[in-house]
Amino acid sequence: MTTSTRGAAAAPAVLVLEDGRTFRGRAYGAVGETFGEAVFNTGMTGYQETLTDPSYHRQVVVMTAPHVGNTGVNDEDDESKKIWVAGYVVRDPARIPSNWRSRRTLDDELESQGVVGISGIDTRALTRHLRERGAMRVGIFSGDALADEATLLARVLEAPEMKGADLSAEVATTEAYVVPAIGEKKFTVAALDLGIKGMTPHRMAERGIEVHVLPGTATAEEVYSVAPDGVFLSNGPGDPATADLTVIRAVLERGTPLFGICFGNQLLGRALGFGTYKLKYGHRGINQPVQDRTTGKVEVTAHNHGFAVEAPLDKVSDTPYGRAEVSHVCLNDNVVEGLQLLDQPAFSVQYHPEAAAGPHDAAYLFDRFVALMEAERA
Ligand SMILES: NC(=O)CC[C@H](N)C(=O)O
Repeated sequence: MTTSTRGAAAAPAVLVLEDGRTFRGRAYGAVGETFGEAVFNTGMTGYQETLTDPSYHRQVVVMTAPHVGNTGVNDEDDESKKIWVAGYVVRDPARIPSNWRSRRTLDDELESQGVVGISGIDTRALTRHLRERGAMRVGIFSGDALADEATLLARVLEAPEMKGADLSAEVATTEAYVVPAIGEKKFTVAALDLGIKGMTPHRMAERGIEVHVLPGTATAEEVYSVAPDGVFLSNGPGDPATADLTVIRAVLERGTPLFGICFGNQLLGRALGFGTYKLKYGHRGINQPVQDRTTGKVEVTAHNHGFAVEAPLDKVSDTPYGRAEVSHVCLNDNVVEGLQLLDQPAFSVQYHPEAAAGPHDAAYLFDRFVALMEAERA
């Protein structure tokens, strides 16, 4: 059931973490109950893109920015067909949004899409708790879902964990579709949709690429049936350890130019024989410093990842597909942020060059992909 919730008059709501820590606030968005993994996002802007990023499926997102909803919701910035976050946690929602593109309030949008949220809680304390204890399961309850704390905690503990979750098929397209090149068509790319954001094919289309977005379950035969100059592996939710690597291995065998983002970076890493592991609380925001070790340049980048690749930073690794190295690293914590093969046209990054939302520092990576396809053709 969902009913309207408005500011201080809204129904009481409670957030219960799996370690028993509890926060009391007011319902925001839909009234009811929801469960997921509690994670925090440090972006000051870009909440519409965050909410509609399929990689957030099954996650309850805590915004560290205290005021959320100020620019409302518009008809242009969605990254997919709906809101994917399992729940939304904000401190102080905007009472009156103001922006020339705004069409609806965020509160109304969450409510109409049935997304249960909570406002009016100390999101700074919650974030510090998650930083100290790590990302964990959480429940948000309001309206008829309210009960005593022991009952609510027991419900949270029944919810599935993110580790071991295989979620791509729950968010990806089941039908192939084409995003046409903008201007002259120069290349064809087969993009495996594991939870792709809308801006990603757009960034390729802007560079003259016709993008065939295929279900993440597509076979190598289906990938090669579009005669691709390059193959792209998208971002996506869940634990990369659960993903099938057959198609990626087939692409690496053939030496077709390959580019991966986020989940795609993790899958390339696993196909090369590296491990992946769960970060304590992940990277989510639009202000993360990353160094491109191939040029020495530092870029400020958009992140949304809870897992990472385990690969040596200080040496070239031998893999079944030739030599590989860590091309990018996060300057906050030395987490692997990119991989590149030295004997093959394949590379990937753990962060988001499509920049939706976020700074555009990393746009050059799409040009690098184009350069690989050009070189292959020459
Ligand atoms: N944005 C993504 O592709 C996220 C990848 C993976 N689900 C993670 O949390 O690390």
